[in-house]
Amino acid sequence: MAEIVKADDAFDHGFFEGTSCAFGVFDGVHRGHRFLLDRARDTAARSGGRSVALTFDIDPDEVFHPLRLKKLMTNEERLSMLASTGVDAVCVLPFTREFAASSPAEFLAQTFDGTPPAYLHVGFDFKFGARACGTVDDLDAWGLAGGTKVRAHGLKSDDGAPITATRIRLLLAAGDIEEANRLLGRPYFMTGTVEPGRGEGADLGFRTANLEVPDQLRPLGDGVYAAWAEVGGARYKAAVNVGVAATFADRATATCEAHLLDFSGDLYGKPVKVEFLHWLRPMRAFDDMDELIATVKGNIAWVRENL
Ligand SMILES: Cc1cc2nc3c(=O)[nH]c(=O)nc-3n(C[C@H](O)[C@H](O)[C@H](O)COP(=O)(O)O)c2cc1C
Ligand SMILES: Nc1ncnc2c1ncn2[C@@H]1O[C@H](COP(=O)(O)OP(=O)(O)O)[C@@H](O)[C@H]1O
Repeated sequence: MAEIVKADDAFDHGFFEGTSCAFGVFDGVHRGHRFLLDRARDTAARSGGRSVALTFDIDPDEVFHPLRLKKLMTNEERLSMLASTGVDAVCVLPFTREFAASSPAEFLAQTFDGTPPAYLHVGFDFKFGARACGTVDDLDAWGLAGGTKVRAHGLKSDDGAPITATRIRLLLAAGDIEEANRLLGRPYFMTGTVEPGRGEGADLGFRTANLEVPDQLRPLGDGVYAAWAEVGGARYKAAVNVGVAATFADRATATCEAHLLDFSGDLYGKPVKVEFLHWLRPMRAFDDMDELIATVKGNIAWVRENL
């Protein structure tokens, strides 16, 4: 696991000496991101410096587009996943409105403060500084003047269309979990702490661990999915309802409900990670409780047999 270094007031910019940095927000840490990070690892290996994932503490969209935010993971998850990609360090820049308003030149001067890295890897469409007006051309000019080799990469693609977080979010919204997972290079997951629900699961014959995942962290479309649930270091097959249960929309608050197969016990207050693998059906409102029960039991049986 790489060290995670926060570029706060006490940060020594000498950290960047000889480094190969890959710069980005990296929401999702998808295959495109990993490709860029691997390029930084390549130049670090050749030049003898350290490889660094250079990123922000929050997603800039949290500041600029809070209403249409649909993040693939929390900031903590993003930083810890970046730390497990094989880079030597993750350097976390505090993102503030003030910092974002600085000109491209100020932005770079503040970020590196006199110690520019040996290599800086970005996507060819990378933008930075006030109103995102800094381009790769600006980076090239800055690199030439200060001794940084700037490498702008085409976005990774394996089917003609580049792998981007936006593309993955759209796939998730449509419930196309298999294709989203392929582009992510791992199963899409949601995390949360188990909250008490309405206590009806036991009566219906299937208990569900209820998570209240906020909208901004739920790009996955409403529906019923086959998943793996991880809790307390153990993994269970799970049948999962995403979205507020339509039948009980007036009283329910959970946005992700997981029935863990072959589990019994108390999960209240425990952190759960749900990895989604297959879409099973749309979520719907049932008039008849017996039909709801039979349908959910059918979904649970499918998960048991097919996962
Ligand atoms: C696999 C699965 C599928 C579900 N599908 C639906 C559904 O289509 N519509 C719905 O209203 N509720 C659905 N639910 C939610 C149940 O209605 C809910 O778990 C039940 O009301 C118990 O609620 P409680 O845990 O808050 O007591 C589903 C639950 C699971 C585990
Ligand atoms: N197989 C299981 N899957 C999910 N939760 C379970 C399971 N077995 C026991 N539980 C526990 O039961 C709780 C859900 O019970 P339930 O009757 O559905 O009530 P509620 O959803 O209102 O909390 C879970 O939060 C968990 O603590």
